[in-house]
Amino acid sequence: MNATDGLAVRDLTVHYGPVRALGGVSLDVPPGAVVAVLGGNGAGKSTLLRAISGTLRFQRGGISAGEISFEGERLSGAAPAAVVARGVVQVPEGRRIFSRMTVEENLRAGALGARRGARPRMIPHGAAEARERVLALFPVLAERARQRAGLLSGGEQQMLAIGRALMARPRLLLLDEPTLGLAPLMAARIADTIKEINAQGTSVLLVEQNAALALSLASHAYVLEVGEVALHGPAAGLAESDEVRRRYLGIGAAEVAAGTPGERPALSRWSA
Ligand SMILES: Nc1ncnc2c1ncn2[C@@H]1O[C@H](COP(=O)(O)OP(=O)(O)OP(=O)(O)O)[C@@H](O)[C@H]1O
Repeated sequence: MNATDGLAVRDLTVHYGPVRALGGVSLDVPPGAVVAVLGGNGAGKSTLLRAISGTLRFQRGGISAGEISFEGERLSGAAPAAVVARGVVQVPEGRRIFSRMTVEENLRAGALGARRGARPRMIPHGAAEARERVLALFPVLAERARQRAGLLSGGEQQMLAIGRALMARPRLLLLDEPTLGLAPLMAARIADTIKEINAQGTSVLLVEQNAALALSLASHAYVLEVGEVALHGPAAGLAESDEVRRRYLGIGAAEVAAGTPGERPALSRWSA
């Protein structure tokens, strides 16, 4: 991938004090792509997103080696507001909305960090347009505009969290477990929305425990294990991989053994 394109993470190592959470992770999100990051608890998925969004410092973590760049400019070391201004916005795990504020106020808060100090060519449209786009994606947010956000259902709160991030008009959206704790129908609605957001031109880096859903949305995926990339490749190929089927798609070893391998797209095992 050309260094000026999309997001490039190179040999990223992150520590929380003495704890190494990521070791030598490299990953690309090409412009316009949906890329998924899979992995079990503690694999380092949230840490990766925090490193990109500049929010590691809030967890007493830091980048000890490696580089992150977006559209050819260095992101690593930038403050969270500067990362948002560059067009990279994270929806944190646990949909941290402002529960005492109204839906409308939450959305307005999302627009505050948009492209502050950015070059004029980086302002594709204004906040009003962003708001219209969000309300078209999530009509329920228009219906509940004056309601306190804390009164929304879990799925609606996730919609608000994504909507608030979109108010900053990102070119890359970082999503941390957007379907966690949601009923299957709501998870499917969130998945459809992610597709729609991507179709409108925003790239997505998606961290998901729901591997089946993530692989259905993504073109490429990375599997993190104990802070390292264990496997990566086209999502269709990973969905066919015995290891991923057994460990992340809940398909038993016997079924995997009984399956016919067929033609599989190339996968790369990360070699250190
Ligand atoms: N604030 C922190 N301080 C110290 N260690 C941390 C902190 N946050 C995460 N870690 C450690 O870093 C490693 C990676 O954690 P991380 O939360 O990134 O994993 P994850 O893949 O997102 O897991 P989960 O799905 O459980 O959220 C784990 O060993 C975890 O215990």
